[in-house]
Amino acid sequence: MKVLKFGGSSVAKPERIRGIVDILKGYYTKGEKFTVVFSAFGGVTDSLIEMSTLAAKGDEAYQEHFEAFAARHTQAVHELLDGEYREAVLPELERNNEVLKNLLYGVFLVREASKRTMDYVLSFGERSSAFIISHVLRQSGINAAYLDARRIVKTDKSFGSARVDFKLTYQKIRAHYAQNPDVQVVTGFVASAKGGLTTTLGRGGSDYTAALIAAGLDASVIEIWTDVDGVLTADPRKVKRAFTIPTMTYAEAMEMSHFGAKVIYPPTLQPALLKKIPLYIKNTFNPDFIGTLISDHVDPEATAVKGISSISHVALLTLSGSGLFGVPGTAARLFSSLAAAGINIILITQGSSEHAISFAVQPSMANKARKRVEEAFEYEISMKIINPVKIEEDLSVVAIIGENMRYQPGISGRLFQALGKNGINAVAIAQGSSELNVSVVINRSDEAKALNALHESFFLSDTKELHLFMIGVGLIGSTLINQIRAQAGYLKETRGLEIKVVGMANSRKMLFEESGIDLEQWQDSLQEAATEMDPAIFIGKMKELNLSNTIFVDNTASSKVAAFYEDILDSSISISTPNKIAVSSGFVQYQRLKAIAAKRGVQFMYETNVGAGLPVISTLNDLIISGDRILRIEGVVSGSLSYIFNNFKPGMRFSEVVRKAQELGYTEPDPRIDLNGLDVRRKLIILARETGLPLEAEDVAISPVLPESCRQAATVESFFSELEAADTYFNALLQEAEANGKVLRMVGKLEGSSATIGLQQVGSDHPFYHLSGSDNMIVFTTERYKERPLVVRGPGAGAEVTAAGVFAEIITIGNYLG
Ligand SMILES: NC(=O)C1=CN([C@@H]2O[C@H](COP(=O)(O)OP(=O)(O)OC[C@H]3O[C@@H](n4cnc5c(N)ncnc54)[C@H](O)[C@@H]3O)[C@@H](O)[C@H]2O)C=CC1
Ligand SMILES: N[C@@H](CC=O)C(=O)O
Ligand code: NA
Repeated sequence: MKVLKFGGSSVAKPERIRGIVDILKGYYTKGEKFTVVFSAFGGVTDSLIEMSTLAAKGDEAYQEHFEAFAARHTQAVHELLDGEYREAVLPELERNNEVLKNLLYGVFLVREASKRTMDYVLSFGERSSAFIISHVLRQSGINAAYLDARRIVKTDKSFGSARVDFKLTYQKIRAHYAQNPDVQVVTGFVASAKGGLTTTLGRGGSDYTAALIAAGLDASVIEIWTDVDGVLTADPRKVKRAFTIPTMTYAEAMEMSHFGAKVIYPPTLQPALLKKIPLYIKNTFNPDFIGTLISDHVDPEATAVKGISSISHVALLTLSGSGLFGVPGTAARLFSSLAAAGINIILITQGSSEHAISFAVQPSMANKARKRVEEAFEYEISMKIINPVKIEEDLSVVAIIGENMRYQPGISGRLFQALGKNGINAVAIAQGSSELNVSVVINRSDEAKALNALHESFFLSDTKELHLFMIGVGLIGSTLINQIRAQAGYLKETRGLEIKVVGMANSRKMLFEESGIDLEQWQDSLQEAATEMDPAIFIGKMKELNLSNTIFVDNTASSKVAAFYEDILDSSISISTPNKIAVSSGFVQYQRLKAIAAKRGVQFMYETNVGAGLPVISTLNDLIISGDRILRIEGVVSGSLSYIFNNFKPGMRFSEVVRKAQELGYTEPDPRIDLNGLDVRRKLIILARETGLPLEAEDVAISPVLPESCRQAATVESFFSELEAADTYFNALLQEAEANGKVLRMVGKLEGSSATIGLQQVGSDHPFYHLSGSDNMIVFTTERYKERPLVVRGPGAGAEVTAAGVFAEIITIGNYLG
């Protein structure tokens, strides 16, 4: 015998009921023996409560609710039943409605709806639904009979949530089913006490009815039909990538439901669980899907963590002080004071120093709990050996749940790593020694991020979503977007990595799309975006969205954006940027950014600041951490200046070559930054600082390349006119070098604490002589690389190589976050 139960959402509309008939016909034609329990039509129980509450208040509006109730059921009959079946049901329904109407009128007259009356009122929901559906089944050819559960489920008179008399109930169930071979269509939730008084079974009542029948009949299986695909790994409203848990144990299901997985309410399934009757959770809207099987079988192959759950809102109270240490009975006093006040405790922690006990309660209970505890410890508090109770509000509990966590090391390590890397602070931690559940109290604003980070870490470790917030979509930014788009398929397939650009901005507009901006048409979307760009709002929004694996990318050359790095890193968000401003400004700021990143455990990456995509900073850091000593760094570190002097040949106009370098995307947004040596200076500063030298801009000696007139130009265009006027000057420089058999190179040099930048003539014996294109060449002379220095060479500017460098950092950060 199978026991099926369909919840309110499964019978909310006539077409859904037809779907159920199909499911049941399937069983019936296969000759399976089953009985089926129904809840009231979706929303009906609430409306019955509403109408009786109104009536009890003397509000005549209850009548409208009643009329709607009656009409809804009558209409269902008209839609679902014809001919003799309709004829059989309508009069019975009308009689019932008449009784309900009189009952409500009575409530209205006496202005009172006692629990006892309420149970009777509520019974009309299940009695109407099961009665109608039993006839729909008969009409479809199933030999079905309506069974009012008041005939078989016997309880005491605790109205509202009555206690079952199991012995009598099982007797009645067995006797009834022995006499009635038809498919019994049973009202869930309702029962009766001695004298035939109607009672109800409380929360999860229809599940309870199904469990009682299953236990009474020693059923082979229970199927709970609902509106989701079984029990999911996490709440799908908060974790989009949640999926169905195929099998779980009763204990796991209990834990999940305790944490609010609304699918089942296992405490009410206890009678069936005692008899170890396996249970399926199935979806009425997706009946072919297998759903979740709950049994007592622990699958040793199953994942350690089965599900992730949360209680969205709790308050944490802490009792602390030296007066707790080594005093037996303290915990007993604490918790009995709460018990006496009827306060339920959600979670408890006490460290072995016994200095403090923290416990979580529902926020609405926090003040009452504090009062009661302070009363209980009044003496100790007055003696100042115990502190007044501390309340922390706006917290959530997230928990990982699974039988296979037991004895398996590394699970909590993973839990805290996932939280830590996403900047989520653990306020309190609890793990029962059953190891079935590890609970962490966190800030409420981090709940969704924590659930997603944990879900990814435990269930999707081979797939990962990165959430990018990108300011600056000019040359480098747009190239980066193209690269991400082109590589998306490969990354997903081979690395399980999905990069979503959630926020995007240029200097005018900003755009946000939590599910990821469509990178096929980001230009149009950004252009059409309604929001004016404001970096503070952009960053505020990024923090507010609080997504797991958030990465900030700054592709501007703006100091306004760089000014937010501190705040961003402090919010536990990693940064990748080609913008050199932040790290090459004051040394103190450089140090502070590094320190905050280290404190928050996030990445701050800027490899593209020197030599674009070339591994310059990472090479330098590798040398340093492996114990080498840097003696000298010398290099051509400007891609644009390299290009310009590599291509500037006799007969050419210097200004034309500069324009070409700009067109090729080698120069800074303002090319004067390159030509006046500032860009090279930034790079030298950064390299020096990486070696530990607190170099400031004024410590760098620049021999200017540009004549004074060019340096003074107010705008980029006026600069170009001045540059044209200086063409002859540059020709003279070139000719002089040629005459010496040499070429011109802009060289930066760092030696000891001296840093210099200047245009040099280099001969064919010099490594810089043979550079071409936008090549950079950085020569590290170190203790270990003394005779033959270590050289990094290659294109040191340009959109593709720079964007690729940023792209690689994004993936590095992604790997770190996982
Ligand atoms: N071009 C190259 O080869 C290399 C460039 N870089 C660096 O890459 C960065 C970007 O360079 P490009 O793409 O060539 O510049 P670009 O001028 O083409 O693009 C800059 C972008 O930043 C936006 N922007 C500027 N100020 C802003 C603000 N306050 N708020 C919001 N958005 C703002 C602009 O609207 C534009 O979308 C610069 O910091 C540059 O130094 C680094 C290495 C190599
Ligand atoms: N403008 C820069 C770009 C790379 O940092 C350069 O010319 O090197
Ligand atoms: Na680099």
